[in-house]
Amino acid sequence: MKRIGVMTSGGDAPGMNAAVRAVVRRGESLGVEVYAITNGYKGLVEGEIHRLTSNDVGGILNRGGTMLFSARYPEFKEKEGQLKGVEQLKKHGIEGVVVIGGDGSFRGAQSLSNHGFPTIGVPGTIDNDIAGTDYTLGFDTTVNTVVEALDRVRDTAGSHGRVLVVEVMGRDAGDIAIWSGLSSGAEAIVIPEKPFDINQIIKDLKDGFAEGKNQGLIVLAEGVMPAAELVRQIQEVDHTFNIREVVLGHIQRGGQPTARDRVLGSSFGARAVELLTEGKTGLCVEVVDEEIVTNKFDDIFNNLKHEPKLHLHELNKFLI
Ligand SMILES: Nc1ncnc2c1ncn2[C@@H]1O[C@H](COP(=O)(O)OP(=O)(O)OP(=O)(O)O)[C@@H](O)[C@H]1O
Ligand SMILES: O=P(O)(O)OC[C@H]1O[C@](O)(CO)[C@@H](O)[C@@H]1O
Ligand SMILES: [Mg+2]
Repeated sequence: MKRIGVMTSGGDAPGMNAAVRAVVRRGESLGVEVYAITNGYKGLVEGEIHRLTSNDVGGILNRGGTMLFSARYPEFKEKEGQLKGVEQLKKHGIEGVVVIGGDGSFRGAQSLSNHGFPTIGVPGTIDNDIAGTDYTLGFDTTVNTVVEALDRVRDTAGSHGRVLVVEVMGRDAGDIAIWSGLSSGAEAIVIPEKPFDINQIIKDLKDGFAEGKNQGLIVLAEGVMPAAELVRQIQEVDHTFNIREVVLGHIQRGGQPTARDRVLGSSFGARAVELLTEGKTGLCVEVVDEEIVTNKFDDIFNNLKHEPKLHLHELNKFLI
């Protein structure tokens, strides 16, 4: 394999640039030319493809976002869009592609693979919602950003005797909420994977105030309901709380990647190129117990299940 493409797709995630840099530099060391496909599958279909050299990826390791830009492009779910993508790749003499993105992006990569075009996936999403891997690229940075925000929120909540409901991202997964909630001593962590009892949350908050706490922090995963709705539900049962909601939003997705995400991005990117040069396709690089492993897209979609760390959610209840 002499020429490969690399793209980022779906929501950007801190560490994607580290992965792109590793694809380019490990590729060069293996004698492979690397081409950027910008703006995800939209750019692929529209032929936004250009050569990337070692120099082009200098100074990006420590930068958030993605230098290749990203897009959501539902048209790629249709066969017509996919075949246009394959056509563009052939036109540019590209023989394999590394797709850095989330589960949706992997569906796109799998479709290219099904059309006979070699693809390898790198799990790049803040949501940590991909089956088979302990962590996705960007999750660690996002959790650290959220924890910093929660520490700030606690300061102001404590100054006013308030309860604050903080909505965090994660789509249908509660991982960001679990990790950031445990790290900041949240009085409650509400996630999609576990039913919650509003009366228990209210009791815990009241007990906390009765024991001398001057604030209550509820970390709510966006996949459950909007923060304003949980505030409404709490007030419906007990209107005595001084309560506010905070939606952290896209601040969670930006910023410099942590060392962990830089290392993960570098390891994932390098391994992805190696796999293409070994003639592999339809696989995703993943990390299990600190080792880089691979899983088939098919298994990620059909056989493996993403397991949120529910024991950490349980643990938090003993610590509040
Ligand atoms: N079933 C599918 N078949 C082909 N392509 C798909 C499919 N689903 C998604 N894609 C492509 O992948 C892109 C990204 O998917 P999606 O918006 O779900 O984000 P993601 O990769 O899961 O990342 P994140 O969840 O972190 O935002 C879509 O805009 C579309 O171009
Ligand atoms: O940036 P957008 O397109 O609004 O998407 C937001 C979604 O993307 C993510 O940030 C990453 O998948 C989710 O946590 C969130 O639900
Ligand atoms: Mg996704």
